Amino acid sequence: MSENLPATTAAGPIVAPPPGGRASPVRPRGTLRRVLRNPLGAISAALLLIIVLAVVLAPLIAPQAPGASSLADAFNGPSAGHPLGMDSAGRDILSRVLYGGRNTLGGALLALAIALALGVPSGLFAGYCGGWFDSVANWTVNLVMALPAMVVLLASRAILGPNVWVLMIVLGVLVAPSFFRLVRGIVANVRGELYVDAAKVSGLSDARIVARHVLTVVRGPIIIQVALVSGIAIALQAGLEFLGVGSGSTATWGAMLNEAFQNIQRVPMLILWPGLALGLTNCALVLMAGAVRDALEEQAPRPRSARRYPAPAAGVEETARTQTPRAALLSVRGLAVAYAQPDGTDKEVVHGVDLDVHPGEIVGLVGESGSGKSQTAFSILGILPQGGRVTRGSITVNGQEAAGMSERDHRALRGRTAGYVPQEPMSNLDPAFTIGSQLMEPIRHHLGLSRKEAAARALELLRLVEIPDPERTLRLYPHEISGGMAQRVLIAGAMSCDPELLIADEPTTALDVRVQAEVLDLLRRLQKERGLGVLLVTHNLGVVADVCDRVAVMNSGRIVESGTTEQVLGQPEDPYTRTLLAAVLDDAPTRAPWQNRAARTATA
Ligand SMILES: Nc1ncnc2c1ncn2[C@@H]1O[C@H](COP(=O)(O)OP(=O)(O)OP(=O)(O)O)[C@@H](O)[C@H]1O
Repeated sequence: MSENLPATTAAGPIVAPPPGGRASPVRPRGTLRRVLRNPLGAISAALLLIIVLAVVLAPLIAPQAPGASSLADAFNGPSAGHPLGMDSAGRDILSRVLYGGRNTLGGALLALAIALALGVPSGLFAGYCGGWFDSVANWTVNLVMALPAMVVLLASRAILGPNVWVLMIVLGVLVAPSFFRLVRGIVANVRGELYVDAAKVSGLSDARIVARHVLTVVRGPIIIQVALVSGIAIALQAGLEFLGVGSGSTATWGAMLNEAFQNIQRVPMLILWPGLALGLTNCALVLMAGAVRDALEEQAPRPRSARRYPAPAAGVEETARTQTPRAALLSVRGLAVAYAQPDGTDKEVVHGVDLDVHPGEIVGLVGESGSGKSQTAFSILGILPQGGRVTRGSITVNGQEAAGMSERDHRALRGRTAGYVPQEPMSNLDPAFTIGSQLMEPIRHHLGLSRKEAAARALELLRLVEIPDPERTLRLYPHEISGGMAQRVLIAGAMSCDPELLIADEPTTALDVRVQAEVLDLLRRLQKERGLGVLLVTHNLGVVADVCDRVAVMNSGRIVESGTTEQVLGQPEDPYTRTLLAAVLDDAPTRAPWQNRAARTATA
């Protein structure tokens, strides 16, 4: 098992490549650190810091109040008391630049706050939930974006008065759609990621999933957008003041530009100071946006999933709740699943499936692609894709009827009674969080443990799935571990609340042959030691022969044959099972019934 661990060098662990990526040493973490390591990022951050400090500390460093004037000193050049000289009304230019910065930057900040408050939550909600809110929000955003901003601002001034702060609020509303579109687009993409489904399957609520997995993805682009929109807001505000649309009496960089322009023939230097302040601030913001983008791009690529199972289960239309006593841990009777078609009809994809899993046994659900295995498993877990629903039948998990269960009850069932091990281990781990953090989240949620207790439990789980050096693994990110380890982590996650039933959907498909055998051994050991019932969804008869006690063969949405593995694989009765067996090209003997590694070595 240790063979599939990533190698370690003095420079740090050599990481398993992300899908489609290549191995690389662990990079220092922290977007801020990466921004500051970039010379442009460091320069722009320093510049912004100086500007912000200067305007915030204006009352301490400005020689006089921004409105204090002495007409006798009008147009005076620089002097010891007034380093930048005086303007046309005999006011100190340095004081006006510093105080003007407060109003200009404060106004931009107000516009930005309004835009963020309107655009980000609505974009999150529309992207994650879709539906009518998404349609209405998109329609509204298109409408706002179609409005000519300058005309709206001029009209607002005429209606609401020449107050620069009110104009900034209007500007915030006009800019909000840019945040909405950005966030909505990203969230709609992330919603389909397997690690988001995995979080759902682990029983986390939508609010927790958004706060944890979705916000972390959108925060980078939002930071970049904030830098760009700040620049635009500052420039627009200055433009309005320059045109004389602002309040006039308030010191702003735009108002200073206006005044300087009127006196450009007499003292051209007047235009330099507000122009420099505006230029430097905008330059720093643009450079900062570029540095943040570069820092984010430097991060490990986010693996994209091929399969998408986006939405939770729908209800039951007609559930035959036959109350026959059953000892099985999982008992499925007459299960039918259908998808709504655009023409209003239903397309049935699973037609009356019967299936039992008893405690302490592994049941293989086998069949070729499209035979309905995953639909059956998803129905049990209550995670059928959008449009799919259980139309008939009953699903009893540990005596509890799961068909027609509310989403809330299904979440509790998934978290505590039934664990789920997906295929594609890498895609089911969020690249933004450490392994420890991802294991601890559902544990804390379901078991109400403290952070410390959850960390101890996570450690125990990693030991349970035989991950060497579990303390170190807890601190690693998904791109720093191999596919085999990632699958062990997912099995650990599925075991976190000590479930009685484990549903494993093609858990070894994405792994190489040696790691496949190790993962199957692990499942077999957990089943033996814990008396787990396991439903193993697979298309691989070798896997069935290797670990399953019983097997059900599925074809075109129906179970065509079921029985003990020996029976079904040894004397298949159904022609479809015989075809499946005949199609197994690899005629190498399968391993003997499960033995632990030591026993196998001893018998070898
Ligand atoms: N979202 C959907 N809308 C309509 N039909 C669907 C949808 N998802 C699956 N189906 C149909 O359900 C049937 C069974 O699919 P299912 O995913 O259960 O197959 P499977 O046996 O698990 O195959 P695989 O191993 O390739 O996943 C297929 O005919 C498929 O076309």
